[in-house]
Amino acid sequence: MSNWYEKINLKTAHILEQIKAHRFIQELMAGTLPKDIFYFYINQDAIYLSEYKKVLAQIGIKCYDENDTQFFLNAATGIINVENALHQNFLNQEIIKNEASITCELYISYLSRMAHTKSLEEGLAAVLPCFTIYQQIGDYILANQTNKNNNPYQDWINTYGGEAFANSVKSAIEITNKHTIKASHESINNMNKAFEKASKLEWMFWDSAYNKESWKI
Ligand SMILES: Cc1ncc(C[n+]2csc(CCO)c2C)c(N)n1
Repeated sequence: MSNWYEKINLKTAHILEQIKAHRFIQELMAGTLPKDIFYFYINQDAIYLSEYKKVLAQIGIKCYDENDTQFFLNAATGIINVENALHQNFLNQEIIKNEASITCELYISYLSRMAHTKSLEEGLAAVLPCFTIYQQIGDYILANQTNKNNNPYQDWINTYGGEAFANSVKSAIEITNKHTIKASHESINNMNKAFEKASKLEWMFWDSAYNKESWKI
């Protein structure tokens, strides 16, 4: 019998396929993604990460098992190191924007609402695609790229394609699966919806970067 994650991963496979096929990912893999688009993405991602770490900390606080709390608080503080590395990179890059794009705002607001106003199970399901999709995209690129020695985005690719990251994703999946064992049918339904919505928001995040999304007014 398959577990909750296996089922929802299968049910949302079409979203992952569309992310893999997206021009952002295809061009990132080929190394041809325009630099301005990549920097737009990194800039928005820095804004996303600064909020996402607070969301993970909130999920950690809500956990009953102290190992689960430790996992999410570690993941949250781990993001601070990533953020600092991103900012180092930015110091000699063009202008840094402090304003979240529409999609970035939508995604972080959604996750924050899920973590603060919904059950722990729903919160876990909402934050999980951030882990699983990046791992699947990292692995997909590593398995299909032919330019590992001269791709300008290789550092980014290696961050999410490696084994260390895979272990962290495995723990996030196990913790979430564990919380589905005693969950009601309604709660599972809500978890499915949250996972699916966050997966769609992951697609939208790449797409909004590719189009350098701007506020309409
Ligand atoms: C929009 C967006 N979604 C997911 C990630 C990947 N990610 C960010 S924090 C974290 C967990 C701790 O490593 C993971 C997997 C990203 N960078 N940007």
